[in-house]
Amino acid sequence: MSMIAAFYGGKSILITGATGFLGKVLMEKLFRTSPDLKVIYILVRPKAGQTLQQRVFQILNSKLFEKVKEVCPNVHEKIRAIYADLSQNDFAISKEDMQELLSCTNVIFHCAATVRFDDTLRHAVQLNVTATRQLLLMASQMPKLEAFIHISTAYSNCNLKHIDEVIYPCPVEPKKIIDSLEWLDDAIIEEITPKLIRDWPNIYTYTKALGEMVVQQESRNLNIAIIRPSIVGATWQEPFPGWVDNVNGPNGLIIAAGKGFLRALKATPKAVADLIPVDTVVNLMLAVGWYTAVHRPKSTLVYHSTSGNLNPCNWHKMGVQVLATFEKIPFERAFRRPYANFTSNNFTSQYWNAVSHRAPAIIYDCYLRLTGRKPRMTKLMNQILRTASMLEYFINRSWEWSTYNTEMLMSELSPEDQRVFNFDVRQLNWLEYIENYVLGVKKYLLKEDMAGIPEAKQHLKRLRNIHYLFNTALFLIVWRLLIARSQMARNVWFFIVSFCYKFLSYFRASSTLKV
Ligand SMILES: CCCCCCCCCCCCCCCCCC(=O)SCCNC(=O)CCNC(=O)[C@H](O)C(C)(C)COP(=O)(O)OP(=O)(O)OC[C@H]1O[C@@H](n2cnc3c(N)ncnc32)[C@H](O)[C@@H]1OP(=O)(O)O
Ligand SMILES: NC(=O)C1=CN([C@@H]2O[C@H](COP(=O)(O)OP(=O)(O)OC[C@H]3O[C@@H](n4cnc5c(N)ncnc54)[C@H](OP(=O)(O)O)[C@@H]3O)[C@@H](O)[C@H]2O)C=CC1
Repeated sequence: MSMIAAFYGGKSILITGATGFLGKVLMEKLFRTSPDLKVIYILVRPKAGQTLQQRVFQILNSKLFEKVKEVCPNVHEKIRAIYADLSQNDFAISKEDMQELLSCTNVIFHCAATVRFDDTLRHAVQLNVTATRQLLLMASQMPKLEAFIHISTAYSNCNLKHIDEVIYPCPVEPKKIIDSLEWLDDAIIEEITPKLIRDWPNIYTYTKALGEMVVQQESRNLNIAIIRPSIVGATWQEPFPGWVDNVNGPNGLIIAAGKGFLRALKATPKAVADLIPVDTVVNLMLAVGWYTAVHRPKSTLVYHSTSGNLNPCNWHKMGVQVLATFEKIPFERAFRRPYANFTSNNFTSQYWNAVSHRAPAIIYDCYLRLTGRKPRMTKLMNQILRTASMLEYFINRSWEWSTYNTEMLMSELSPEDQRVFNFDVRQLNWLEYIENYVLGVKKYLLKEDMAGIPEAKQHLKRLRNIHYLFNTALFLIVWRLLIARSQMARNVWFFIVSFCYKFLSYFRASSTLKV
């Protein structure tokens, strides 16, 4: 019997960010391994015209939850969606709901965050710092609370090269920032943001670092742990391989590459691609929840959920495998044949952007205009290049994350728990994982049917022929122009033509002799 699964039995669990990528996988695993849990409270806001109930219904009826419905048929009754907006005071939770949460919650998983790199400082602080403080305050009023698990990111200290499982102080006190944002206007905030975030690459990582400091300062007597995942990728094994549901991180770039939009990337091929499957992160979260509640460590422990030091893979290897998968399982209606040119050189990267990205987009838009349609490729290309440039920081550097606490926890688990809640990334086969990942992007994000693969392959062949034809035509045009203008080019041209002529004459003469 799994001790971890048994621990969550009969428990009331509060999850923030349950509608997000990590949150959904967390809920799925909880329901599947501990179907006798009492209730999962999720803090949800209405979104995109959907009510809370509609959002929950959609999640529970998705493919991700198919297995859960077999193990826990009354899953609908065990999930309680509570209206909440984490960017508001008291999260805008009703009095009754708040009372229920305060009196019943046993374990909290705090996943909600804004993960956009370009969010405003005000909004990012509100969500990643103030909301964390607010939740900790709530937690301190929960008599039955056994553990509070805060999800941060391995990049919260990406201004350092070697990162230990400790909370690092930030140059400015979170409280000072929260207070000053209350009276500063947006224009001033925008002006001081670069000075505040210093050597952090974006507002997201900076505010996640502030969030950790808040956890340390406001922990009171709570049993708290922090988990820092690196780049969270598709599921490795559970509930099935390759599940993804948004275009964040690598997903958007995989789509852009598979569709032939993005053919070069400013990336350091030898840099470590620190991807971690989402189910591995979730298994660690559940194990940490159990350990924190049962063993009650004296201080707040930080756990790194990273792959780089235990089972490293670099961007070159990843790129090669992604491309190999595109060959086997191509995406439909590609714009150009997929290709991945990784370069860390600024000049080469600019060159590829001009030649391989912007020029084809402009040519295609001209074609759309000429055929009476609305041009759209340049806009899309600009968006993809913007996204790629925002991720550049993370694909041109390597970090070392120590994993003592994570490894310690692994050794504390029973063999059964090590199997059911496996977070040992050393067992991950990258080639297999990446293939399933790309397949998952095709199936679950692009919603493409496997039956379309032969047609997609035909389309790629046509694109290859167009590519050859285009290059030959371009070569001939350039050459013709050169001949018209340069005596040297004319000499070379006549030399090649006469050489070919002599070669052909010799070949014909020798074959006549043989006859
Ligand atoms: C062979 C090649 C191999 C490739 C290898 C892969 C390399 C991977 C490198 C990955 C490095 C990742 C590093 C991340 C590290 C930090 C980890 C964390 O903690 S961070 C935690 C993780 N956090 C993150 O990863 C956040 C990073 N992302 C961001 O912050 C923002 O997306 C942005 C600022 C980059 C762009 O903002 P903006 O320009 O405003 O664009 P919006 O976002 O608003 O999207 C607008 C619309 O376009 C849609 N769409 C977008 N892309 C694609 C696509 N490719 N396709 C289709 N659609 C796409 C999108 O759905 C939306 O539609 P709708 O909803 O309107 O209908
Ligand atoms: N994905 C990654 O690569 C990594 C993620 N992390 C961390 O993991 C955690 C989860 O990330 P992930 O699942 O990928 O992110 P998602 O963007 O998929 O999910 C974010 C969640 O936060 C919720 N949320 C955002 N704003 C509010 C709000 N105002 N009120 C209520 N809920 C809100 C979202 O709700 P809604 O659906 O309504 O928008 C959603 O459920 C985050 O803390 C992130 O920092 C760490 C490292 C890497």
